[in-house]
Amino acid sequence: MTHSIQQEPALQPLDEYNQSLMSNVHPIDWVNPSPAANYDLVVIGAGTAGLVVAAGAAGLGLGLKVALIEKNLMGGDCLNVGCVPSKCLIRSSRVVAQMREATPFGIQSPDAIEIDFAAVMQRMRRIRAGISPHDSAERFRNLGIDVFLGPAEFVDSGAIAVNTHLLRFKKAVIATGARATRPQISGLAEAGYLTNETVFSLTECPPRLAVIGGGPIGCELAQAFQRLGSQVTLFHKHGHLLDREDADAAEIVQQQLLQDNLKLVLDCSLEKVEITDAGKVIHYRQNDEINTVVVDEILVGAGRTPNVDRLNLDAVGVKYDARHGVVVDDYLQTTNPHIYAAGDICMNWKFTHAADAAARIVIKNTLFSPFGLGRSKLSNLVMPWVTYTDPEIAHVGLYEREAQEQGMETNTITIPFSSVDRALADGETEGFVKILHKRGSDQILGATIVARHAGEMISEITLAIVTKQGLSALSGVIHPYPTQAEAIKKAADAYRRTLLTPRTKSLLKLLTKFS
Ligand SMILES: Cc1cc2nc3c(=O)[nH]c(=O)nc-3n(C[C@H](O)[C@H](O)[C@H](O)COP(=O)(O)OP(=O)(O)OC[C@H]3O[C@@H](n4cnc5c(N)ncnc54)[C@H](O)[C@@H]3O)c2cc1C
Ligand SMILES: NC(=O)c1ccc[n+]([C@@H]2O[C@H](COP(=O)([O-])OP(=O)(O)OC[C@H]3O[C@@H](n4cnc5c(N)ncnc54)[C@H](O)[C@@H]3O)[C@@H](O)[C@H]2O)c1
Repeated sequence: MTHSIQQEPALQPLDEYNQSLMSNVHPIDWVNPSPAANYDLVVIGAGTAGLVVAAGAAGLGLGLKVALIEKNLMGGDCLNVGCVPSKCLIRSSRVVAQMREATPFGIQSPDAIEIDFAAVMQRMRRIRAGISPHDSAERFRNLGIDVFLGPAEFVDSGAIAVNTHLLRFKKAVIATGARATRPQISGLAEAGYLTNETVFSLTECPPRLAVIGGGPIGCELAQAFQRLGSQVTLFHKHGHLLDREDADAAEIVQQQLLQDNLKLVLDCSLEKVEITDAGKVIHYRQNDEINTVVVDEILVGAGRTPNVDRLNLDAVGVKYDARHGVVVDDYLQTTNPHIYAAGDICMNWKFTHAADAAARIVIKNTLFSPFGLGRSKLSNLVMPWVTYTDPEIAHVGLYEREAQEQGMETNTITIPFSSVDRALADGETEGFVKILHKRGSDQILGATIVARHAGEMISEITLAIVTKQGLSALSGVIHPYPTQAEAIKKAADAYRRTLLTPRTKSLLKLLTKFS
């Protein structure tokens, strides 16, 4: 049966790059296979979580029968409307910022920087299309997976319907992800707004852009659009942006956004939106006063809503909650023992690498844990994450406040980049490496790095935590000079210096006498 792409919005514009993307992730002439009599595993949703589960299970060469069902675009949010397009825009916006900041480096900034927004977006579309064969329907078919394009719903505890097909399964995995939460603001729907599903289809830069939400989506995209030519007003409910992050780290990013000339409206509530000849008028309350801002477009980045609807979960006894998604235990098993879940649909960690890691747990727990033996747990994962503002904030492990809440005795070592030679040479001294360790021990509990490429540095600390190496081990690792990652070694050396008690100092002094 040929399946039509009309059921879900296609990405715009339908130029050669988006056509190439669509031909990979939702081919218009795709013919769904005839279902097997029974599948070992049926996976609903072909975002990161679903793709990794399906490829992992089928790729083992054990002859397992695996089906993968996707109603919209294979690759899900990450490839199509999330990580990949946002990071492409961020890269272009960093070029603009570097050109504007060239003068202190002895290079005259041009008087006017011409930004070809259409070309920026075309570059993004080209790169996204170039990555898409990896997630394509064709590639997954060639891996031996039965790929079905169409919306899936459970029929009973052993069968899933997709279009006119019925797929019988031994185990099923729900990996249907999440979508942008629609804020309840009077007049917003009528005025129209962008979400991550539509913002990457723009071909013209909105001169005035309001961004609702100061989390990772809001901050990353607000800064990118500001630098690419929009006058951005960023509205956030709370008193500080990125309020789940380390407060010192978030403050640096907040100051940078102000330096980028972005307008911040904090501690506010949005009252209503009206359309006038001048544009979309946002009425907001702050400090008990009502004010207005007029914009051309509104981008919503105010959290995610899990895709639990139209799956018929009640019929199969899978508990869920419209806000937090499918309920799973530490093994990612739902309340129906034959059905598991992975990724944004069920996890607080809404990251591509988290979906990937969860998918690996699901493969093990669904296929290789007879009688529940040897199952892997979500709570054993050490999860880093990065917010790709400029500078970036990278984090792993506990925050100071979490350690305090757990009653732990801790110390924090902070190395500012202003004391790191390479950061001075790079003119990137704003930021720090902060490492939280157990008091009286070198055990690392958590770390936050703020730097232009913090995301490239955090894995060293993640590795240390995963392999249970402490600060002493990091202190013994030779870091090439000059690199910004030397800040990590400096932090480890700072810990080692705390071990120098007056007694050990006198012992060392004695040793020098006989050397
Ligand atoms: C703007 C933005 C930027 C981001 N940047 C980053 C980043 O830099 N780094 C990072 O780690 N994370 C980032 N994320 C988060 C990341 O994209 C998600 O965590 C990740 O995509 C989750 O993968 P998933 O497989 O759980 O869900 P999804 O990618 O959402 O995939 C779920 C799939 O299921 C399909 N589906 C839903 N219902 C059905 C149904 N009934 N039948 C069949 N198919 C169905 C959907 O169409 C979708 O393709 C970003 C997200 C956004 C929105
Ligand atoms: N770099 C990355 O890894 C990356 C990038 C983007 C998104 N993501 C993932 O996507 C998820 C969703 O991101 P997000 O930024 O949409 O959600 P979020 O929940 O992290 O942040 C949204 C913020 O918007 C605020 N908000 C909500 N309604 C508002 C309103 N009406 N007015 C003003 N402020 C309002 C909320 O208080 C919240 O702090 C994140 O949890 C993250 O894991 C990751």
